[in-house]
Amino acid sequence: MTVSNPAVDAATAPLLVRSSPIDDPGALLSLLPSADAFAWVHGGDGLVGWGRAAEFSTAGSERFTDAAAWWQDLSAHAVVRDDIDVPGSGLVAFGSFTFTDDAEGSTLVVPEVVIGRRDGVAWVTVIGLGISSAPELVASTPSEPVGTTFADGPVDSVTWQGLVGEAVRRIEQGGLDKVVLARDLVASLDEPLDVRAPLARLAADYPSCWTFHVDGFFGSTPEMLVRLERGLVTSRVLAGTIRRTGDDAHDLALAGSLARSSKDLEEHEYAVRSVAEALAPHCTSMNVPETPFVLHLPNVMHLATDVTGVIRDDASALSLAASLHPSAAVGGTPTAEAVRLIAEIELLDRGRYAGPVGWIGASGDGEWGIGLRSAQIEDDGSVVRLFAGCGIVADSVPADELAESNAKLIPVRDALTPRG
Ligand SMILES: C=C(O[C@@H]1C=C(C(=O)O)C=C[C@H]1O)C(=O)O
Repeated sequence: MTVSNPAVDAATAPLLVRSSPIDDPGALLSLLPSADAFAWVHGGDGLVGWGRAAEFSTAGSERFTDAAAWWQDLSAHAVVRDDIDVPGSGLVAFGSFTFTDDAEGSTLVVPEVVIGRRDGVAWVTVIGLGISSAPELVASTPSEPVGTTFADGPVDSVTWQGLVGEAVRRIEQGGLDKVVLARDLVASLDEPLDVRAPLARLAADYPSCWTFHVDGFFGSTPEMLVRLERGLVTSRVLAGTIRRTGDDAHDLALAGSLARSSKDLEEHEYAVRSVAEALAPHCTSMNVPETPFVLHLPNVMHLATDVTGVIRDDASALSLAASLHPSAAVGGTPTAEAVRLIAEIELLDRGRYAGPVGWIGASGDGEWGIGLRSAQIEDDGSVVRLFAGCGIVADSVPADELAESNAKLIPVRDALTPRG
């Protein structure tokens, strides 16, 4: 199923796009209005947008190809005046894609206004069918979440540990090395969520992650599926996790044990290999470090590897994301067997969790993170579903995996908890 905005026929009614410099606007997220707000921020830089100048919704195995074709057509016809000329200025769309082929909800949205900041340069982009002037920027204070309570999703934590045990048995039987199993936690609020509140909290608490929001799907992901910037492709692969204890000296010792753990190194190796193999056909040269580093986040530490390459073809960031998804970090190894096992035993509708989320520009440059440490706002906004998953390998212990999934739920959980 594909639906594009009937108001925008790229050839007959091209989008008019104008990017101009602005004074530093302060915290990008504070500029967002309450409705139709989009975000992609990292360490204070990034993009926020609002309104809908054009959009494309899609589903199915061709969802990435369909979206890429729509985007190419729209950008080819757009009339762009860009006085900034950095990745993220000019015409951009925010997007989010489902994990599985059959789920509804994959989308690209071109906002009416985008505010960006990168390395000290700030700009506004105005997009529409006519020329409009740049809006006045007003910082607002979002409403804090009210009365949040958390409960297990349809699969409770005891049952989930049973599923982990079943995954270990399947791995022992042969046919696959690793499968990522996820679970959800349901937050109920007394009033519909103002998503700007958890976004601000996530961006403040996790500045090294990418804090995102697209159509009710939000979070703060540490994992960059693919960034394409002027011919250079980068992917940050994470796999192998340790929960932090809050005691820095102890955490440092744990980081050392993570870097030496053969279970985690093996799991990490699967994930790096799957990304390197998917990028190789598109690259002239690649750098795949042999040893991972330890990424320290407030809630967990991960083994991490930054894979880089020089692109040889005209692949866009979105088409690269399509070739990388689902990586071993969120599917497993081998991919096809792992995805089949997830569909068979996970009992979870992942929706857009663990799918690519990010933005794309007219040149094809863009950033697509993996939609982790994330949640989906449901109903009228007073129900929010939080997701977390763990890579299961032959020697995984169900109780440890449950504890790891709880640690991965902390960022969004804290962000939804009313401040005392
Ligand atoms: C699946 C998630 O995280 C992924 C799984 C990891 C692991 O199993 O060690 C680590 C980072 C992510 O690649 C999640 O956060 O939900």
